[in-house]
Amino acid sequence: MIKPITGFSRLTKKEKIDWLAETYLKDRPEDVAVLRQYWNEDSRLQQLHDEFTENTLSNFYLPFGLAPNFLINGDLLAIPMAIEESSVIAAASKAAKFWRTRGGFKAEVIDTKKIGQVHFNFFGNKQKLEQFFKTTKPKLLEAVKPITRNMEKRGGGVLDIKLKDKTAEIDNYYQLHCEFETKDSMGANFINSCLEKFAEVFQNEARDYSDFSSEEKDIEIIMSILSNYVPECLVRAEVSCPVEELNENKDLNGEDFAKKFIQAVNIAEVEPYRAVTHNKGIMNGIDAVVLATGNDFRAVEAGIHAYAARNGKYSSLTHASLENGIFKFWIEIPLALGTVGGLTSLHPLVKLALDILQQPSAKELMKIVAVAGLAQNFAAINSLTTTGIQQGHMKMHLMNILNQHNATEAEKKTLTKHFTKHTVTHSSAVEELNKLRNS
Ligand SMILES: CC(C)(COP(=O)([O-])OP(=O)([O-])OC[C@H]1O[C@@H](n2cnc3c(N)ncnc32)[C@H](O)[C@@H]1OP(=O)([O-])[O-])[C@@H](O)C(=O)NCCC(=O)NCCSC(=O)C[C@@](C)(O)CC(=O)[O-]
Ligand SMILES: NC(=O)C1=CN([C@@H]2O[C@H](COP(=O)(O)OP(=O)(O)OC[C@H]3O[C@@H](n4cnc5c(N)ncnc54)[C@H](O)[C@@H]3O)[C@@H](O)[C@H]2O)C=CC1
Repeated sequence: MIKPITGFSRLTKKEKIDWLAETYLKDRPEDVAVLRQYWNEDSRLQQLHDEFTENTLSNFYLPFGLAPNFLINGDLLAIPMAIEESSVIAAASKAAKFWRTRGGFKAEVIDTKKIGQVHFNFFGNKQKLEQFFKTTKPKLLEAVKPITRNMEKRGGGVLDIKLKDKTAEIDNYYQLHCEFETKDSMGANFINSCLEKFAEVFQNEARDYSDFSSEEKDIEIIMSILSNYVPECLVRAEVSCPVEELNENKDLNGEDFAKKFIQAVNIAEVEPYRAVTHNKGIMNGIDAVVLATGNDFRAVEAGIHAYAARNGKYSSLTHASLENGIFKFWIEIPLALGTVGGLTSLHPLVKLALDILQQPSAKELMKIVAVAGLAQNFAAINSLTTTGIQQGHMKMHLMNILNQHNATEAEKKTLTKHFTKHTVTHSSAVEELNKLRNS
């Protein structure tokens, strides 16, 4: 029977691996060998990775690829992407190539406001709380000066604090709803530090506030935390061209292509089952760049999906139109990203990704990420409404199937050639491989 372990975190890496081998991987020395196989031979680099998080045993690789030819606001960029899924980087590259000769992508940051909240209970008279908040607000702002001084020098800091009455939803529940500008950082640590200070000062000031009864003096802080819902940290990216320039499909003229494409987007706008898959395709592009640039993809995912449901129904993040002969396709998403802080100056591949992107500011990175999402969605809908998704996707996935069956380099070469003229399915790939081996 397996026994629980105390103090696992205090074991050395070797001791942790030995415990794992002994407890869960008995008779599987090959699994333990894999852990070691993925260590970096540069021990300092390995230690850096070990220390990113806790209880590290090994590294988990993802491919790091490049999608070239992205013309964004007149600049030609190559976008680094970290992703395991086949056909994503090819699709982004194909969309970039297509739009480069049709004016490229236009992107703009609409706003960069971030939000954090102190959630608390107040047991008493609401008007008295409002008056207390009014007199205390300057003290709150003053108290965080040591935290905000440098951010203010960069043009950021605390933008506002509002008192919000949430008692209609939970008895006695209020918030300090705080707005921040965090410039080139994602801002989670900065915001959380400010919020915890606000909470402390707010609670202490209440204890000394003479107009409060003893019950009112006892404000109960529930928690202080940033919000990953950032509908006012918003970026928009767009492509457009005369409809006759949508001319890469031999079976469909530009106008018919546009109409079918727009209907596919409209379906994702009204039908949640389709919207989720449609947006998953968008996230293929977004997550890949967010990861490659060392940003927090969980925060980005949570914020974007909440935005997709902001009108009470989960819907498409992209939209398309055809007006006066002009086809337009655009995305609007919230993105809290950093090009400083977090892993950005620590992980060598993240530093490299930011160098490839010409060391963007956070605002520039917002535009690049939104463009990657839009490009991905363009490629997916282009395939879905013409050839179907499987043709291109399976063409790229072929290598994974052949690798699963230990194909040699010579077999891969022969079969790649064969499948330029035939449709790839898992079974057809295996069948052809067996045929080749038995010939
Ligand atoms: C896969 C393609 C691009 C093939 O498309 P294709 O027309 O066969 O490609 P091509 O061989 O004619 O090449 C055209 C360009 O595509 C790119 N390209 C082409 N091949 C490669 C490659 N091997 N490596 C890198 N780039 C590649 C590259 O830019 C190339 O230009 P070139 O380099 O020759 O100047 C196309 O079919 C496509 O865009 N498909 C969509 C794939 C996709 O969306 N994949 C995501 C996974 S499926 C999913 O998760 C989401 C989904 C689909 O469910 C979302 C939704 O439902 O909305
Ligand atoms: N709910 C969430 O999303 C949470 C996320 N996190 C994590 O927090 C990290 C991000 O937090 P940050 O505060 O961004 O990182 P951070 O604290 O590592 O670095 C940001 C700091 O860099 C400094 N800085 C230097 N140059 C700057 C510039 N030009 N603009 C802005 N700041 C500059 C500032 O002191 C700023 O506070 C991520 O790793 C994220 O995963 C942490 C807690 C909660």
